[in-house]
Amino acid sequence: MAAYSRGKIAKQRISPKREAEFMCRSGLDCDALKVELINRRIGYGVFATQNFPKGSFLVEYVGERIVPKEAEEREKKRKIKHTSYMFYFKWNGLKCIDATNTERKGKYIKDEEVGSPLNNCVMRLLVTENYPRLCLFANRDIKAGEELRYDYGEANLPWRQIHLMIIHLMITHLMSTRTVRRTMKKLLILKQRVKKKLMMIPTLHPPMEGTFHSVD
Ligand SMILES: C[S@@+](CC[C@H](N)C(=O)[O-])C[C@H]1O[C@@H](n2cnc3c(N)ncnc32)[C@H](O)[C@@H]1O
Repeated sequence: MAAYSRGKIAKQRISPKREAEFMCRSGLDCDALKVELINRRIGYGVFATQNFPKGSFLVEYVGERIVPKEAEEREKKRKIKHTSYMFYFKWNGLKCIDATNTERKGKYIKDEEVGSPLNNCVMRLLVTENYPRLCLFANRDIKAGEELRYDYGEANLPWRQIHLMIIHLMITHLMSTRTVRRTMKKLLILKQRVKKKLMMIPTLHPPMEGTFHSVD
């Protein structure tokens, strides 16, 4: 946003909270966020097309506000089993936002555990005029081209287990190749030592002709 100050245009940033309220009321998503297909298994993800400084409002998780019982019923009837767009939160009791039937960008943002370098935003509950909204804010500077990822807040998500398995396999593989490498190195040193020792032993020539003395 720009404001006139002493005849010059000075940049005046509104607070992320006010920006969030403004964007939520407008019913629009930020143009600088792009929904892109990652692959058929993972589905879509959301990418920044401009830099976002830490604290910036990014997007609202838009959907139908329903009670948990209704959410449970819908989950049972859900046709696509591997993906859920239900987001549970606490506000005057447990509530849920079901984003299944919307094409707004918030629902396409993927999960990433807090502590991972790929985790770059955080979901916050924003209550304006007694109306709860779920909003994502940058928890560090985000560069253009980065994928947005926040912690869904659940520990046993299947893709996290896959990551753990891959890390485990990589460590085991690294360890085994390192052990093999170390053994090879040791064998090489041993071979060189043996060779050196062999060199020190006088060469055993066959007795030369004419110099042979029989002991008999
Ligand atoms: C709220 S949706 C996110 C958007 C989803 N990718 C899509 O195209 O609809 C949650 C689903 O995305 C996938 N997902 C989210 N985070 C993921 C991650 N870190 N790795 C792999 N798949 C993930 C899972 O299938 C999950 O059920």
